[in-house]
Amino acid sequence: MTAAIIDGKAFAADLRARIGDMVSDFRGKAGRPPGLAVVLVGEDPASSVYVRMKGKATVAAGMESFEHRLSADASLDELLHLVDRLNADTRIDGILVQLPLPKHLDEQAVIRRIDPDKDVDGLTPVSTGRLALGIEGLVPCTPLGCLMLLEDQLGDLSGMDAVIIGRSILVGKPMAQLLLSRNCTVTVAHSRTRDLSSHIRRADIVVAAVGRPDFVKGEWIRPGATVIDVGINRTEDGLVGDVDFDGAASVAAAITPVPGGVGPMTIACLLRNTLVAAHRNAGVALDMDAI
Ligand SMILES: Nc1nc2c(c(=O)[nH]1)N[C@@H](CN(C=O)c1ccc(C(=O)N[C@@H](CCC(=O)O)C(=O)O)cc1)CN2
Repeated sequence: MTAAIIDGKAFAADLRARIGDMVSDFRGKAGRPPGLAVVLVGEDPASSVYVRMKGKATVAAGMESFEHRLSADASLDELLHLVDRLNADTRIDGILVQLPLPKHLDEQAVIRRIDPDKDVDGLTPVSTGRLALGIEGLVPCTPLGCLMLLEDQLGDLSGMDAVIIGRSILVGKPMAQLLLSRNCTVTVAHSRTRDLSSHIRRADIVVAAVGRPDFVKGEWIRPGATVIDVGINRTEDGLVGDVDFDGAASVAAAITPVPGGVGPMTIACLLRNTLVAAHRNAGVALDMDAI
């Protein structure tokens, strides 16, 4: 069997076009564009690329982009002050602090400072709590993008066995909540999991978010499974995911490629969250089914 390739790039382009139309409508009603502020601390090359991509996508969607760069040795106080200013700025609907932060900065302290109404990354305790309780709110962008691709591919996910490899706050944990909300039976595997391959062999859905190139072997995948590869690893051979793509594609029913799979969905979902936050912050009604 040769797997269908899930084209995240095309899906994201379609979503971004729909968001662009809804931004025009919002501007007409609110008299201003939605605004997104992205904060980058330091000069990590990959983070700089992502921040640039986010700025370009924000402007292309008709939103206002605010970019703030702090030096790698910025203090926690300096960063918290900046977040306070962005929280108070009425032109800004969404605040995103690019992760990872330099080691000396307490990531959780920074995330906790973001106004939950502007938490387009879905990482504050309020957003996390809403997701766990099944209350509508802002959901982390990468897992939301993965869920959209899965539902587009498989329809109703009820009763399916899902294995997520990785338990980060950005992907693994929120992904587990989202799949639970769709009535999947969810296993979250991590670095201490014993006999990982036996868990993966049972899965209808595999979400790999480990950050290690070609970590998930093709022979671990159950025939007919759907594989979502969240990994973006820069190697001598270029960008590769966490899954041995050729091996997995020979048994799976469908698989996301790297690049062109989950990555583009992360940015499209960031625009989606910013649009949702802008409607809420401006008191303008939004048809959630349209996005
Ligand atoms: N505050 C946050 N930090 C980080 C997040 C996040 O959601 N919020 N996610 C990742 C990185 N990320 C966005 O920040 C991101 C990763 C990858 C892509 C993407 O489009 N990738 C392309 C390849 C692009 C390339 O050449 O590098 C693809 O996979 O096709 C977008 C966003 C960590 N930090």
